[in-house]
Amino acid sequence: MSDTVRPVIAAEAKGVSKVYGTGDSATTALSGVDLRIESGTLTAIMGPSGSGKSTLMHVFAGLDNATSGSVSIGDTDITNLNDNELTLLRRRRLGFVFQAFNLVPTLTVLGNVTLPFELDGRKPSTAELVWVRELLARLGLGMLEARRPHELSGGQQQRVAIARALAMRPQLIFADEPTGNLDSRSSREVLTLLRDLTREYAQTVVLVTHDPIAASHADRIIFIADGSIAHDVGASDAKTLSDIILALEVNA
Ligand SMILES: Nc1ncnc2c1ncn2[C@@H]1O[C@H](COP(=O)(O)OP(=O)(O)OP(=O)(O)O)[C@@H](O)[C@H]1O
Repeated sequence: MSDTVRPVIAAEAKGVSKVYGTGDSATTALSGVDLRIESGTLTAIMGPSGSGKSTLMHVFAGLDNATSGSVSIGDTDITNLNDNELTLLRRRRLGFVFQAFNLVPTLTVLGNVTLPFELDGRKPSTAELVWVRELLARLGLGMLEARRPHELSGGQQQRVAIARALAMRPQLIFADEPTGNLDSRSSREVLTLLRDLTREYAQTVVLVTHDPIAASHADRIIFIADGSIAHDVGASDAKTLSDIILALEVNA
């Protein structure tokens, strides 16, 4: 990815608020959130249930509009983009990794990883295929590219999902509870991998998680409580993060 010039700030929210519904049924999910995500970092977002983590991720990914404030991905202010523009932005500049892997069962590993190109209406170029194969090798999937998802372990399936998220060299990857379905060894492998990708390819990753052990792999941990940033801390051990989250849950 060294040939891609990346802005220093991968994403930024300025004064973002999100209110669902109106009148008596209005719920304020986010309230004046200011957040800059620096390129090449792994940032974890933690917080009690209902605190606004998913809403923040959805607003950053253009899946949901902010009620007020602005959101940028790299140099692009996405606040006023239309649906087509947002779809293209998501497809070409963002990557997603979910708890449920979301692989296509009928496609091989290679077919799944090159799917983003197909969805973009084209075949990968020779250079892009070289990159995809480099990724598969780097993620320990080189020998498995002809297999289908059901022939892989959970950890291997999640690595395929990560390779797919990286295939288009996105500006930002959102990982939503990516280790929720994995045992502790596979979880550690996946989290170490995500962190290593930030180092090796200057990849930016935003990890939404309830798990202090997962968040302990991050360079920075943002705690959301009641729709606002309650704490913003540097790399910390799981015990420290667990204590912060417990204190927030007691007050939630
Ligand atoms: N589509 C919606 N319509 C109405 N209210 C919503 C909607 N989505 C979320 N909310 C509300 O907004 C608040 C924040 O929800 P959000 O899903 O962002 O929290 P979260 O931190 O991701 O929670 P969890 O950890 O349980 O997934 C909650 O009060 C929730 O009930």
